[in-house]
Amino acid sequence: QNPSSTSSNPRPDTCAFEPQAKVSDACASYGDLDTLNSRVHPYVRNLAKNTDFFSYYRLNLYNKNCPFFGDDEGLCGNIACAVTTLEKEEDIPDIWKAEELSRLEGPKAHHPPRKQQVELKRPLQGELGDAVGESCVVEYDDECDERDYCVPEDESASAKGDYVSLVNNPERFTGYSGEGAHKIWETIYRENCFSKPTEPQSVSSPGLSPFQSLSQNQALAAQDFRQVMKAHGREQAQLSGAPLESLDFEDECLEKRVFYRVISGMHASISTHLCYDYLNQSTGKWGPNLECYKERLHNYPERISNLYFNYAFVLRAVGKLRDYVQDYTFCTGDPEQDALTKRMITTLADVVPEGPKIFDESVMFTDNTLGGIELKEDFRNRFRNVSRIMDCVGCDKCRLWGKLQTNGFGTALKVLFEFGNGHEGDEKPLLRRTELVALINTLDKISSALKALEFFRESVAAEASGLPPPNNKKASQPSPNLQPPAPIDDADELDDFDDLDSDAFATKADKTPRKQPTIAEAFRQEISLVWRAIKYVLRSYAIFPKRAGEILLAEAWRLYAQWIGRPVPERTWEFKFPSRGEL
Ligand SMILES: Cc1cc2nc3c(=O)[nH]c(=O)nc-3n(C[C@H](O)[C@H](O)[C@H](O)COP(=O)(O)OP(=O)(O)OC[C@H]3O[C@@H](n4cnc5c(N)ncnc54)[C@H](O)[C@@H]3O)c2cc1C
Repeated sequence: QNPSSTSSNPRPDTCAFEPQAKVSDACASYGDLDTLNSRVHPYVRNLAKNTDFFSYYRLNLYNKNCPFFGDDEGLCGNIACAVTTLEKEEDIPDIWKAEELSRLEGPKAHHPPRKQQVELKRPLQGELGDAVGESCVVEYDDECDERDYCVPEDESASAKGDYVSLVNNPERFTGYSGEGAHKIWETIYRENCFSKPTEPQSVSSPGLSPFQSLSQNQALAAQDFRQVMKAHGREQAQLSGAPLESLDFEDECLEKRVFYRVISGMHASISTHLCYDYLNQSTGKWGPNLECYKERLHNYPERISNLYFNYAFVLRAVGKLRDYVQDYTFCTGDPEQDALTKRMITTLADVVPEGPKIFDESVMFTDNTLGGIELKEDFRNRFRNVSRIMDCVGCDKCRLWGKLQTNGFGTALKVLFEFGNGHEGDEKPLLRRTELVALINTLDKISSALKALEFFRESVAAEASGLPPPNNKKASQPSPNLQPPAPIDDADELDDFDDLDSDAFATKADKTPRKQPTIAEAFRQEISLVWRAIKYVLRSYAIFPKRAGEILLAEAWRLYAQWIGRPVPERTWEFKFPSRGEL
């Protein structure tokens, strides 16, 4: 019996807003995770926003073919769907430049020979049976490591790819919707059609959409994809005479539930971001849209629960990376920045409770009656298919974040299931740079989504009691300005650990008694601060002409937009004095 599927685990849709309730299939309560997120959020924001390593991503955004639909499937022509890629070599940080990449040995994973991949393929197809529908058929990719959960982004200099600043292309409302977007979500959820060999036909009739086959009323009544798929499956089963029990999604094993939760949680995170950073088309202003939140999330506690589940899941993976990153070369070419990035990610990993306190991956893929190893293989291949489906998304911005987050979840799965804890392989797989970047940015997205949900919940409560809405904590939104990486000062780090009130979440850093610095240490710290301040000022002088030009251009463009009556773009710069930590 799987410990995570015992009756102590509540149904996913119970008490999503009750702090004490435990998040189903995870090991922590909503309240614990919110507390933890209050501490994690600034760290992960800092990493994602302020370091070159984590704020740029290289991916093949335009050149991959969609293996599932035609090219004309729901393309998005809105300006908000566009992605600004870095075209000029000088805009690309040194660390990501092609010449640097070609010089790097890089933490590239070993690829299994073709023969081994073919052998891996056979038992899996046998298990699924011939009647499995199109989207359930697993494809293999020559580029994949056998332990990858995702089709990897090849960052080598020879590969096709675009450099993107993640800070300058935030995930927000784009207007991408309708049939095209629905079809993608539907195809993604179909990857969840794990089924026993005797009943593969139940939910997999090729070409038939669950939405199409349901009456409009049924489709409206169905609250999320699990119910749509279930209702669809029931109709299909009635036609084909298959037993209805074979379609029971409630009794599915932990692993299948986890697959569904990851997808649904990612969907919920995307919905939260687009509602939080929504374009009011009549005023041209960006900001939270409470109605959007109510329609997509507030009345669907299971979706919110899945988002919390994803948080526990990804955070656990980041915590497990603590030792791994100690030997990782961040390759910035600048040893100071290298050490800083490593220190920042170590600090973040330190905040994560050790052991299975928030998520226990060791209970997965262990039940031999369900074919633990085959199930894991099946799980992995279905996840790879999800990453391929992302190439079909018709909006560039949505595709960018969809691909990045799938890669992030794929990396979390790889870390959780291939890095020990009862799932020990011969050696730990290496992580590509793009995988690490995707993992941290995915955590950043979920962490920010939880913060946005807090804001929305307060807004709903304020509305119900006739109070004014709470302040919009837009501070957590990335600023498009690139600032020098903000180091976390040792003293500041420890200050942030102070407000922890749950013993269960005491971490190594919490338990470390604070040492008073000696006079010599305090003197050295001050000298170092003065030196960093001087460097900061000199750097500011050096970049001033370029920055001033950019500001003038941006302001001229805003004036022009106002003059011709178009929505005025948001201001992309701000005056700011650096804090001690940012020096
Ligand atoms: C990969 C991807 C990335 C996207 N990124 C963006 C973006 O960055 N910005 C943007 O504005 N739009 C984005 N979109 C579009 C957006 O997700 C919606 O599809 C669009 O806004 C239309 O929303 P909708 O209300 O019709 O329902 P959709 O969100 O399209 O959902 C379709 C159906 O899925 C079910 N459902 C919804 N949420 C969940 C859930 N959490 N769990 C289970 N079932 C659920 C419901 O039955 C719903 O009717 C993206 C779409 C995709 C496929």
